[in-house]
Amino acid sequence: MDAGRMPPSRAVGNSTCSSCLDACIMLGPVTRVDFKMKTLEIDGIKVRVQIWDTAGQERYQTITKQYYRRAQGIVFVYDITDEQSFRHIEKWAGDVDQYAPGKVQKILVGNKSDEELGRRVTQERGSKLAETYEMEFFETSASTSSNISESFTHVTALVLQAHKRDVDNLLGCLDDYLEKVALEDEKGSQGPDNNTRRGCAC
Ligand SMILES: Nc1nc2c(ncn2[C@@H]2O[C@H](COP(=O)(O)OP(=O)(O)OP(=O)(O)O)[C@@H](O)[C@H]2O)c(=O)[nH]1
Repeated sequence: MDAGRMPPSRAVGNSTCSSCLDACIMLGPVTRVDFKMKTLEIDGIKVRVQIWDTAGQERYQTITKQYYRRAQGIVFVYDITDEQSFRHIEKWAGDVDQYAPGKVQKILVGNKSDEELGRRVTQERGSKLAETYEMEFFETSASTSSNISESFTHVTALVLQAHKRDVDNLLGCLDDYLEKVALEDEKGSQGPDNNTRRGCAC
């Protein structure tokens, strides 16, 4: 990543296509958003994930923001050999707070962990920043594949958990509602105005 460029963020969402494929979506003449689909296995469940690799450059920010709105998970990526890319994470995180859905799941990734000699950002600083924004922190290397699968699996698991909580809440509400209706029915069938309420059976 060139100095002065902002780090990319990866937006993760569920998909409906079963195959893994690589594609490159052209958005107008000046910007590109890489798009990949991946199938991950989490707790024995196969999850198909869409990964939108948005451009890191500041000039593409307007486009990037549009992707936040539909994201279920976001991976903030900086380059451990590039101080500026690390500093820009705060700006990206602020944008996400503003534009992404409230329950979007986020992780922070310091990439190029294979480049120890060129390191400019310590693990401690990465970890501290992640803590500030209540994110999990990973150091990865796209070159050696270190922690790549772990970090994506983690953010996907967080998305699944968040959705499971929603479903559980809905089921809880439905249970409460059915219980209430059953109680009212029971009361109704015992009360004096039973016939009025339910109509005459003869
Ligand atoms: N050593 C090392 N090089 C890497 C790693 N990941 C990416 N690179 C190199 O860094 C350069 C930039 O990689 P890109 O994937 O284009 O970076 P990017 O930040 O996604 O670029 P934009 O999306 O255009 O902002 C390329 O030369 C990659 O080969 C890594 O983990 N280790």
